[in-house]
Amino acid sequence: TQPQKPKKTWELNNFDIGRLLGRGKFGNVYLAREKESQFVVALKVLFKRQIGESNVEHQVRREIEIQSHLRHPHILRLYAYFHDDVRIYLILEYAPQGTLFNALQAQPMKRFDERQSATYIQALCSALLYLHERDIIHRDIKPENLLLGHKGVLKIADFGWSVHEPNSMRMTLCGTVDYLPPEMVQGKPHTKNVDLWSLGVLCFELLVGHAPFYSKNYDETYKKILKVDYKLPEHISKAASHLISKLLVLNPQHRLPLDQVMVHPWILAHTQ
Ligand SMILES: CC(=O)NC[C@@H]1CCN(c2c(Cl)cnc3[nH]c(-c4cn(C)nc4C)nc23)C1
Repeated sequence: TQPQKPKKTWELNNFDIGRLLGRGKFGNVYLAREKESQFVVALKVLFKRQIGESNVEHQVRREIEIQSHLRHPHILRLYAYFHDDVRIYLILEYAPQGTLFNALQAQPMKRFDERQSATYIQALCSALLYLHERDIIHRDIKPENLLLGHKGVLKIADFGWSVHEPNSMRMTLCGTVDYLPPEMVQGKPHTKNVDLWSLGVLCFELLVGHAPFYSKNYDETYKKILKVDYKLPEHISKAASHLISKLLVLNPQHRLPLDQVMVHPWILAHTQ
């Protein structure tokens, strides 16, 4: 790769701050524009005190370190960061079409057709392959953490702790439990195969409009997850059902590997 340009240091008054994009436990995300270049970004503001109180400093440092080196069309860029006495500022790529969660809600039937769903799953799969090659796992993939960039291109947006947009209702104290794989529900150590499970949950939700193990409370959801108890509606194609059934597998080792998901007949049939 070409030698990195000397790092410019940034500060808050390099930016015009725009509307609030999302609100989170550690801080908020604002639309912002760099004054000289007029370049539009998303500025994520984290409060040092909240980070200190929850002693996640090391996690913040690690996540920033990882995120700033990632370069992939389906992973949201972290361009740079800076801090003052009170806050840490992350200069992030701005995704103009918002979250996949909102896009799903905006669908007339609250779900996508097979072509659109397969396009999102393929994009996510290629991003996960890139992350797994670098031993980065558990990107917490769920619609709230996936953004849509220019031309609706999917981007994994989270790096460790999700930010709740003003209107994503599905947040519980630790975020929705719908996407947790059995091994995490049981508090076992998780491997990169947790992402395969979440990919299956997401595939189901995009096609159906709700998560496979969704129920009225945590305990019900946990029970269904541990029993892999889900039902696919009639309108789902056999190929999609097959892929979902190869990802929502109790034993993490038996889930379909990402390189095989990429060439699954359902993916190939619905993406050019
Ligand atoms: C977990 C998570 O990252 N959720 C979304 C966070 C809040 C706004 N964040 C954005 C980030 Cl980090 C980057 N780009 C964004 N674009 C938007 C957005 C655009 N529209 C039209 N509506 C919204 C909302 N939001 C962002 C991230």
